[in-house]
Amino acid sequence: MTTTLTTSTTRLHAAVAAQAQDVVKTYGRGETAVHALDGATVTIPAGTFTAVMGPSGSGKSTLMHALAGLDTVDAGRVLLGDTDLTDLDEEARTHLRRRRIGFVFQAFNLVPSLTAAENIVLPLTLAGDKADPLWLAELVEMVGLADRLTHRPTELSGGQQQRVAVARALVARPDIVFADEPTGNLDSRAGEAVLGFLRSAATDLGQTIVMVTHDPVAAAHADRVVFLADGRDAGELTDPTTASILTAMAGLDTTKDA
Ligand SMILES: Nc1ncnc2c1ncn2[C@@H]1O[C@H](COP(=O)(O)OP(=O)(O)OP(=O)(O)O)[C@@H](O)[C@H]1O
Repeated sequence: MTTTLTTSTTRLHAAVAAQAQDVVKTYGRGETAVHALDGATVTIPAGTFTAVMGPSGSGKSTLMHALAGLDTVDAGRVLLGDTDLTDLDEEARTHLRRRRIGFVFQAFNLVPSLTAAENIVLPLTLAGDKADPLWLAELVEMVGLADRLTHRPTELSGGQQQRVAVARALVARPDIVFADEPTGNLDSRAGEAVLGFLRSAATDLGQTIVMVTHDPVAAAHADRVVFLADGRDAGELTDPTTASILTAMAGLDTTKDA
């Protein structure tokens, strides 16, 4: 499977990092059934920073959970590289998440009893691996945490905690990093810093990043914005700006469940 995405630097991306193909996910049954995903098809090219946006309830979190192997789907296919996640059982998906996926959550989700340094290397520790010292030093430098490594999460600001979470998401060089509203709990300055790290992880390190956000200012840091409406893909923007995102959002059909 190949795709071509033209960005501002006219880079060509041949590889697909992840893909949802006609994915359906329904919660509940009968009259109370909610079609969280209703035939969503979304492609994430490798090495790009993609934002996923859409109205509340449009299926953003459900799509992210499906792409990350956190949840199963009812129909359609979900691919991580060449791996079809719909073929995998729970144990295999857990293994794949540990090895190939990094996460950044709105609520940071650091382990309170561990230092910043221990939190950063946790994905490797859980997988029974050791950090490459040069890579670790580069990451710590990138997120500006060199003088905070022995601190525990309660001794760090929200922005610092999220920088720890970004370093943790990148440490195992995953195939893809999923960030779920990563700036939702941060003031704008700390949020800008986190977005800058995600941006440079894609630009400088070739890391594939997928970020779910409600914030057009945050999404404007991405190479591309994919829009969802009513559980389906509803267009995309390349080289987005805050203004172009707001215009696109205003045009989304949100009437289905109204
Ligand atoms: N576990 C669940 N059980 C029942 N319904 C669910 C469940 N998870 C999500 N839904 C429903 O599925 C639909 C899509 O939810 P989802 O969280 O994916 O949307 P979203 O776009 O991420 O929303 P938001 O922007 O508000 O976070 C919503 O109508 C939601 O209420």
